Amino acid sequence: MFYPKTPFYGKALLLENEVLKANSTALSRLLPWLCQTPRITTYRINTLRISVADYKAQLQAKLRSQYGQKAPNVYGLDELPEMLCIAPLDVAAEDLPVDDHLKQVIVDTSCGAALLRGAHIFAPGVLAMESNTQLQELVNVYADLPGKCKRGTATRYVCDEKIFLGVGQVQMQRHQLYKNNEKEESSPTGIAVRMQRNISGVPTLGDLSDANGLLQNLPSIVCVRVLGPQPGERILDMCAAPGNKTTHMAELMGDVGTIVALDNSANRLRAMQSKLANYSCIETHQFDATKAWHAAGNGPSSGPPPFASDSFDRILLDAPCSGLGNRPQLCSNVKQAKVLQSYPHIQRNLMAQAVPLLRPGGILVYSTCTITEAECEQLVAWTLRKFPQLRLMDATPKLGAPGLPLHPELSAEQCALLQRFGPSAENRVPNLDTVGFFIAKFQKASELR
Ligand SMILES: C[S@@+](CC[C@H](N)C(=O)[O-])C[C@H]1O[C@@H](n2cnc3c(N)ncnc32)[C@H](O)[C@@H]1O
Repeated sequence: MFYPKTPFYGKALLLENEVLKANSTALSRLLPWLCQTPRITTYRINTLRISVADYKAQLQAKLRSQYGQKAPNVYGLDELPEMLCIAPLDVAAEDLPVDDHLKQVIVDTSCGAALLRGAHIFAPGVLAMESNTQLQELVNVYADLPGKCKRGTATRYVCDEKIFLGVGQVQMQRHQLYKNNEKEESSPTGIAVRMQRNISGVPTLGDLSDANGLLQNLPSIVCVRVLGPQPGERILDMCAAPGNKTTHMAELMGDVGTIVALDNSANRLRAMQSKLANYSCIETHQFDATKAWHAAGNGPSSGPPPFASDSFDRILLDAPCSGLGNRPQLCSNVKQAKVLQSYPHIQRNLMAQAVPLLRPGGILVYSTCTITEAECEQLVAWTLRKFPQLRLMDATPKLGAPGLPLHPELSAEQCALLQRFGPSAENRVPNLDTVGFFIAKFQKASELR
């Protein structure tokens, strides 16, 4: 069975060299790890609406109705009381027999990645379905790694590099999938294939997110805990959409205080509005956060952006980044080295706005969902050099690994304060099979020395 060993299909040498430049160690372990699926599913529970125990009971009931006696375990971690983990199914991926008599459905690699994390297949992700495939028929599902399968293909797609992902049951036929497909407004939506099992062993529950619970990666939950928002504070979320960390902050604050959520993408900001409907402490602004500081402003400001110096008790800079920590990456969206090189520039610009906006004594958290040293440890070293009023704090709760060594720019003690989520064995909590992520916590000096 074919499975990728690097996320950089077709561009491997070029991009691996670029990542290597900015990642002195561990590339050989890192690349295959990025292609593999995190096998644990995590939900963050909105404890303003439901108790974790009640949510757990609901999850267990769903799992039991789908898997009976074989339902996987649901459990929590002491460090993150608002989170529940769903263990993988007890079947090793290689035990899954491939029945070649079944018809085939081909999906694109992003749809394939979601499927491996427990999603069903939605209509837009289906590239090919063999003709005569009937409703409720079982099909083998493959991802098209080379990206050469033409949308709407009705014959069997012959390709050595398609990846077998699992078996599903058809919910939409070809004529429903491809009818009027040229017209945006009539593009089909909804579940096209309901997955029954996948090679990752992640339960195929689909996304159960609602106002009570959110499907969210573990490091993102840790990130807001590291920020530590308190009721009554004024907090800036510089790059907020789709608002997953924003709502977590609001919950930890008991919905008391103010969270100013900025994002420069009108579409992404619009899309998150329904998620914010149940919270009163969040205000949103479509705004370029690289212009959020009004240098001539007088006194901390509480109006719309730009803001005067010292306006916020805490700031989250969850920066736009290369996203290379996402797993599984069957085929990375990053196709050019110059794209990778572009991120530190915007990250520095955002950091340069965050520092003056933070009040003396305030807390700033910088995070990315990537693994390159340039966007993580090197960005921290630059920040400390450029802004001596900041000091690095211990990014607790610490579940991931320390930062990578960056001699002589960061001392071993400083690296130990950082938090980097990487291949499982390195994380502080064993068997933490999650996405790649980076967190640094700073405090601004109360008075300039
Ligand atoms: C990593 S995502 C944020 C995820 C979000 N914090 C969450 O947890 O749901 C980065 C966001 O930064 C936004 N962004 C990029 N450049 C920006 C800028 N100059 N000002 C404000 N937002 C920006 C993007 O639109 C994107 O929504």
